[in-house]
Amino acid sequence: FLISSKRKSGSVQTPPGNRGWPILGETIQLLRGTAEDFVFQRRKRFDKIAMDLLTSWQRKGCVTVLEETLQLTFDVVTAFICDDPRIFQTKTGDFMHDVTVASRGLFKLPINLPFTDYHRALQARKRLHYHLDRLINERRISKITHDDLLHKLMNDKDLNSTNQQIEDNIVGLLFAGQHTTPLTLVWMMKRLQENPEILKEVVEEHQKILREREQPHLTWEDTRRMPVTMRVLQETLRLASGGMLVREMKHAVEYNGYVFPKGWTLHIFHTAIHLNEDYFADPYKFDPSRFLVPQKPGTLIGFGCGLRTCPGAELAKLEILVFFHRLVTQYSWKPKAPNGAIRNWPLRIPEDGYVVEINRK
Ligand code: HEM
Repeated sequence: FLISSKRKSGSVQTPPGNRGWPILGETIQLLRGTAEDFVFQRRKRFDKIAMDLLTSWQRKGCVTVLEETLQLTFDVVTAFICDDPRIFQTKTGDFMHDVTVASRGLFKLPINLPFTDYHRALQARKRLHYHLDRLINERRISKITHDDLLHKLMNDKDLNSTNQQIEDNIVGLLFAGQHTTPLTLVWMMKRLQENPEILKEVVEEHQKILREREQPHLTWEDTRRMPVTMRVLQETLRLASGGMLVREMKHAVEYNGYVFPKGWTLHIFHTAIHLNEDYFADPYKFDPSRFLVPQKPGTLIGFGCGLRTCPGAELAKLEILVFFHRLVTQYSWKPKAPNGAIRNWPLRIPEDGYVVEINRK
């Protein structure tokens, strides 16, 4: 399950044009569990973003979930980065598009010629930096205190970060959170639609929370009472994530008779572990109830594992739970092409981006 190649570590995961990678510890810490309060203070904003999006779906009647949820994720991550997300709406409205173009370059050969996607990615990256640089400089002049990640990155005396480092961190977050959450949302909606019994359980879980809630917005406690939805998320990540983890060998290691030399890069494929029947019985079956029993550590690696586990996992889970609460309590959906083709590269996704008809219940 491991493929080894002699390639410089980091070249695979680093977005084109990055100058201050890796992500600063402060960013990671804020994203991780220790920053739970900080993340959750924004829940009302997340809730409103989800509700507004779903209202717009209802108006449209038919939507491509992948495209639409890109905007959701962008809005949530920018709400976390900056307390005034309007700053990410540039005059030309193309900040999000530039993030998409920049991240597309990740899967391309690094040939910097004008007609290549890699070149377009570098250009998009320059525009993102220009915009962020202006924003940071404006903040440095105004000296107003903000309750957001950008303020913390700019004002931490120990970090003493340069504009460049802050910008790379922000682009890194926008990039890391951009496709991962929408893909998971698409697969969750698809799997639930294909498994009406499980969908029914999810709906009942959320209706109970809705009945017992005293105020309009979800609370932190509410989101802790969604175990069925959490298991659906785990099972979706197990079956859907076609990605891989990348690690550099710090020492030579012998495994199963193979020697992996020091300095080589390991690519650890999710599917090789997630679909291994030694870990998951009947591995191709969508069965969230398997997570009623704790699984062997290190066998569900949709969010990675070890020291480099995804620091955005809690934020992503929160966003997904909030979105599903609003979706299943108020709407139903029907795919246009339930048996449509699935694309496998660079990420596993329904070819049409999952086009659905959406109706108010
Ligand atoms: C369902 C959504 C998501 C999934 C499935 C996901 C998955 C992953 C995976 C597999 C890794 C590599 C971990 C490893 O090598 O062990 C990773 C890294 C990372 N993720 Fe996520 N992610 C998601 C959402 C997010 C969000 C919303 C953010 C931030 C806004 C984020 C930020 C990051 C960052 C910064 C890293 C790099 C960490 C490092 O290099 O130490 N992710 N993610």
